[in-house]
Amino acid sequence: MLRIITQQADVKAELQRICDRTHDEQVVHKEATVREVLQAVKRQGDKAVLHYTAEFDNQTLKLEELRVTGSELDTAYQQVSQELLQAIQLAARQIEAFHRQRVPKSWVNFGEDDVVLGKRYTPVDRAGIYVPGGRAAYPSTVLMNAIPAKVAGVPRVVMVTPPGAGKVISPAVLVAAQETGVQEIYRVGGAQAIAALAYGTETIPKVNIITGPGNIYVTLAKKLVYGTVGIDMLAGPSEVLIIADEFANPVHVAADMLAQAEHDPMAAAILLTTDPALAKNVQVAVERQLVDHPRRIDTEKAIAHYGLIVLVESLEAAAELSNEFAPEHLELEVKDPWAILPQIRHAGAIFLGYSTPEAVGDYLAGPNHTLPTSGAARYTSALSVETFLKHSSIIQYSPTALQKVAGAIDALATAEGLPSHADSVRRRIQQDE
Ligand SMILES: NC(=O)c1ccc[n+]([C@@H]2O[C@H](COP(=O)([O-])OP(=O)(O)OC[C@H]3O[C@@H](n4cnc5c(N)ncnc54)[C@H](O)[C@@H]3O)[C@@H](O)[C@H]2O)c1
Ligand SMILES: N[C@H](CO)Cc1c[nH]c[nH+]1
Ligand SMILES: [Zn+2]
Repeated sequence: MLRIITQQADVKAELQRICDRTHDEQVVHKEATVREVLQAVKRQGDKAVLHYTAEFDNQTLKLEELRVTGSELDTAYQQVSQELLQAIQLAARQIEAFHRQRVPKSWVNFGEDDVVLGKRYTPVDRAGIYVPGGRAAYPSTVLMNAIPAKVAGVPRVVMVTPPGAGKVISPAVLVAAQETGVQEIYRVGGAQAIAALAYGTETIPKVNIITGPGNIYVTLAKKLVYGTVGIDMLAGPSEVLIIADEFANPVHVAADMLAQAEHDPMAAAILLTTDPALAKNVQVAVERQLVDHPRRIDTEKAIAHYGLIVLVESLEAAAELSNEFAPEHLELEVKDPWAILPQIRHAGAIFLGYSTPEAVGDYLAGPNHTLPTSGAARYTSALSVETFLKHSSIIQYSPTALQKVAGAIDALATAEGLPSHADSVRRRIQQDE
């Protein structure tokens, strides 16, 4: 049963517990498993990949089955309906249009004394995108990761996704990959997939950056390989926090909470409301909608452990609690969402008004659905074209410009006790005199 608590109770501690669910003591044993997998794949490459795929995904693959073949890719198109293909294409167009807005451009400024300063953007050489596939298939995640990589101009995009029953990968996932130009796909998931992309194996190439969401094992693995390889962010088990007033529809609010809870037993769904009647009605609606839910067991677990309704004194108080939680998704189901928006400081994506269910963002509104979880929205943002770009600073000085700053550099270098720094400038000045 979804709990209702009042703001007087220890709300902050309870919200903190939910927020920290992927980095608290309970995940220590999972982290030990992940470390073991990372070490084994680093040392033994493909052999360890196949071993852990058998252990965690229950699929015994031959080495030659790791990479998805051209004929599987072709067949996938025959296995998806026309309606689904059109939906994938619509989503792809809208996601691409959104991600093409304001792509960072290289620039240089020509200043006084022929000083040139600027930034030059270049894509990573190789990106590895993780597409989850444990409890559900995610063609939408293929689009959300591959399209920004394509817009950034990444020359080689490699995709990994777990093999499902019978070693099969969802045809919709394979179609989405091809619609975005991704052809290099490996049948591997979990920590072993992240390890393969980070260290490289005989079959799977080492990449420069790993992006994409995943469950607790994937998220811990990404955290641990960071440094060996770049990562987008910690995009773990899904979350929604809803701020609702007395005019919100309880059946809709309940459906939106379940839409995140159904992703994972570690997903979180929180409602902050000023209205006691809405709180009670949402609690009842959640119970009703769970009765025939095809993913009832896992969804109930998420609701029981990480679901919560909080009765708050005001919408301002709700905004403050939401800022502390920094949710992946924030829904403002209130009469005037634009009035509260200025108070919101930390959230991965914000959905405004009664007719904007979070699912529109998951699939096709355009903004990215790969978003920071477990409080990471306090310091980072949605996956974007920038994720796949880095910039190099551009600096050019003329002899006159160098002459003018030589004294200042000398003073700073001397203060830092680094004489060769000062010397490298002084020698050029003297040469010019
Ligand atoms: N934050 C975001 O942007 C975002 C977006 C989409 C999905 N998600 C999240 O992605 C996740 C998808 O999870 P999923 O499980 O469906 O797929 P997944 O691909 O992330 O995880 C499946 C893999 O986990 C590994 N695994 C499972 N049990 C294990 C165990 N006991 N020990 C070691 N490894 C194990 C297996 O190797 C398997 O391949 C959900 O948590 C969902 O909420 C997040
Ligand atoms: N809600 C997920 C992000 O947490 C994204 C997703 C994909 N498909 C359905 N939902
Ligand atoms: Zn979702």
